Amino acid sequence: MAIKDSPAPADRSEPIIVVDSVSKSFGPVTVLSGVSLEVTRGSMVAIVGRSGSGKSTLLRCMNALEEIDAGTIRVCGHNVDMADRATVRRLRDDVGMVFQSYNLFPHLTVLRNITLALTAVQKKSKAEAETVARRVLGLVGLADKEAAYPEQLSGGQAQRVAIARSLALNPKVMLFDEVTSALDPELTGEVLKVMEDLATGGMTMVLVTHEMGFAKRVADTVVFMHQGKVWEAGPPEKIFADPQTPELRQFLSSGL
Ligand SMILES: Nc1ncnc2c1ncn2[C@@H]1O[C@H](COP(=O)(O)OP(=O)(O)OP(=O)(O)O)[C@@H](O)[C@H]1O
Repeated sequence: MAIKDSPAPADRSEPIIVVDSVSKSFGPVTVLSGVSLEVTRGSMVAIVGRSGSGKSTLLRCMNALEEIDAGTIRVCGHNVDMADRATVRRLRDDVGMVFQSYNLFPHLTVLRNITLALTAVQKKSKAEAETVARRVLGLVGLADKEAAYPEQLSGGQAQRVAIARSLALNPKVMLFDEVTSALDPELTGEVLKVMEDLATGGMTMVLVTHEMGFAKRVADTVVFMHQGKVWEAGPPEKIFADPQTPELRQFLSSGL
């Protein structure tokens, strides 16, 4: 399957992520077992499933944060291989990842948290980096917080800064690992709104989430994982309205 690295002209039917027959164990515990899925350019894929079903591990494998034991993963044209440092560097340029914990530097302002990678890694000038940082802060609705320190932010604001920091590096794909799980319900909505705006803007996104309402409303494809396998996958209207397996039916009825 041919995967072009160039995003233009965008072909929404073209897979930008191809996971093929991936398996992974931690010691004697098999966590992923023959997982295959494709993510087309500009689409949002939501990975759902019970705790321990392998969702986060799969996402981490896509970003070379975990080694796979078998199968292949191609992301933005790169063969993901943790041992190949040059490829991992190129992968990091193309893929942004946001975690449940915001990982902001407490001693740096919001603006500086965002400009740091731009100046240190991308070698942009301070002025250039600040222009980019202000643009992405605007995108997440935090233009007025550039001088604040992380401790002065709510959890929702801190997570939006983390998303902005990732966006500043101009990724082709964004991976979100349970980014709202640590937030109070009233702060969850503002982060989901930012993610919805990104999806509407055409960003390719894969998210592990427990926010079923969001997955149902916004995702193009929902992947239900069970015991390390892709148990069912399809458009949300099919997954939520017409589950094919007792496992998915039970998961949906458990209120998760
Ligand atoms: N580094 C590790 N070492 C050993 N076992 C691990 C490691 N990371 C994950 N696991 C195990 O792999 C299994 C799958 O974990 P994973 O975090 O991928 O599940 P998940 O579906 O994302 O769950 P949750 O919704 O609770 O985050 C779990 O049994 C977990 O304990």
